[in-house]
Amino acid sequence: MYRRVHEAIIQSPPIHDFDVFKESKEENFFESQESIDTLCLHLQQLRPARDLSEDRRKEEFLRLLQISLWGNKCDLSLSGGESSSQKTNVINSLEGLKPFILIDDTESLWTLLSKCKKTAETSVVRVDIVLDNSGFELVTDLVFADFLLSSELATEIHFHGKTIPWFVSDVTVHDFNWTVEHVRSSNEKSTSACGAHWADHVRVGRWTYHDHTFWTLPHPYCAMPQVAPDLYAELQKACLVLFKGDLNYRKLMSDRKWEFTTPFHQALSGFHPAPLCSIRTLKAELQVGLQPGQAEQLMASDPHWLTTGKYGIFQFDGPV
Ligand SMILES: O=P(O)(O)OC[C@@]1(O)O[C@H](CO)[C@@H](O)[C@@H]1O
Repeated sequence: MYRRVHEAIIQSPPIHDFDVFKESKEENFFESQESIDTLCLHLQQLRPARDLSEDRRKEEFLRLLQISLWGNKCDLSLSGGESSSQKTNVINSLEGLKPFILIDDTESLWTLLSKCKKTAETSVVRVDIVLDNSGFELVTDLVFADFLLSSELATEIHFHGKTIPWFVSDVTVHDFNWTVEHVRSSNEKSTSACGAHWADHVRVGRWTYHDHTFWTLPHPYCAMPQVAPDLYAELQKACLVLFKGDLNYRKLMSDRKWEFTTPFHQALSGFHPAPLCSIRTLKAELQVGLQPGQAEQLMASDPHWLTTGKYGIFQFDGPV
């Protein structure tokens, strides 16, 4: 459907490069303004993050990861394009949301990144983030990406987005640049200071944005080495690849109806470009890597647990 919309638009000059979802993506950003300001203030208060104690650094790393997870609830394709912005203070909500994290491999991420820094052959520690939604979710990803640099857990962040408007709110290069620019030009001092840092990261190449047609093709990710070897080779350069959102999870799992207890590594069907982690709220009827009996328990207490976005996972695959 999204491809058909795109086809109709590109064949209709002079609106051939019009993004029909632009307005709703921007609305999601503006409606989340208060939460964005709160988040940016928090990030600013952490600077210089390299001076934080090890414990505090870890605490903030885990906190900002959780914010990025719950940011994935703000998805316009789930709400049929209706408003799905973030209006409450997400930082204060985190404790209450913890019981809804079904798989939490964040300790492995911390261990991996701490190790990468110590053992990197060059001084480069690269983290790739395969983005999902624009609006509030993208801001949570940028906040986390900024923290990775300022806390010196990583030295480069590579973002991956869509080449065409996709699943209503998915990030395109225009959305990425628009968001950095709007955060930078905010009237709120700490928000614009964050935006200035972000613009600088882009300018000097600490943040790089990539797009590739593979992300909007129907292939499961295990087909990437054959269909898009250049993209696979790019991901292989990372110390860690984060996949945001539900659709990425479906494609990682080849959209197959796996048993709920199937190991994540097995369901990736050979897709192992680098250590990777899915950060996703559940919106589609598939999930692997659960404990025996966990799915049955969830089903009994909440028959719609797989599709409402109420539950989330951090699911990691790779050596640590
Ligand atoms: O990837 P996201 O933004 O987290 O979710 C995308 C989504 O809303 O659209 C797909 C289409 O049904 C579903 O897998 C999922 O619910």
